[in-house]
Amino acid sequence: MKFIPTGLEGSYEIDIFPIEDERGWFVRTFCKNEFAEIGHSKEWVQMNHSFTNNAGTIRGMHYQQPPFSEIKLIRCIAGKVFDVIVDLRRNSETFLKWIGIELSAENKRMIYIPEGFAHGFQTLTDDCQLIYNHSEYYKPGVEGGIKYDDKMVGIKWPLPAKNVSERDGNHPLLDKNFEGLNIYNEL
Ligand SMILES: Cc1cn([C@H]2C[C@H](O)[C@@H](COP(=O)(O)OP(=O)(O)O[C@H]3O[C@@H](C)C(=O)[C@@H](O)[C@H]3O)O2)c(=O)[nH]c1=O
Repeated sequence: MKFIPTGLEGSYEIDIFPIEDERGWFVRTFCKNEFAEIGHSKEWVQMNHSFTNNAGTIRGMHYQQPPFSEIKLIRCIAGKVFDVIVDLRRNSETFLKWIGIELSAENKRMIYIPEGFAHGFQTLTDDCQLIYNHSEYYKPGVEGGIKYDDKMVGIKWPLPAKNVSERDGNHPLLDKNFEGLNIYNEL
């Protein structure tokens, strides 16, 4: 496994290396010891799986409010997506900065998203499936969202936006009073 820092502190692209033989391949997708190298110590308490029909669809940008913030580890197992994270951590040097990476069944790349980030993606092909590991339980009442086209963030999506859910289309726009998420339990 190779952990590549994305430029937003604490987040990583992770490359995994399948071992091939005549039957196909085998690959490790998580190892407690290897993830300890990037400081990961939390337990995964939920795993989720999503399927998206059409290219261009955007899901996001989602997070859970502290103290229910979560770490996510995400992998694409069918199709190809443009995966985006936005740093919402108060006092972070990269506050409101975003990065996007391609995750696909072909490249097998994963993304590791620490607490305090919003996450979303746009499908680049039809029939995309993502697998998620979460370090926190799903709590509908503490969900937060930012709009995929929020100008204060300025995400450049590769395709015209399609099939945005009603909830995602109604996330409030950020304004200059948005202070970010207090992940570090400052006084
Ligand atoms: C996220 C989630 C949703 N649900 C339910 C709520 C709803 O009825 C249905 C679909 O939920 P959503 O519309 O929120 O699905 P979706 O928009 O795909 O939500 C996902 O988006 C991406 C970007 C993420 O980062 C994920 O963590 C998750 O928030 O599934 C759960 O039961 N458990 C969960 O963990």
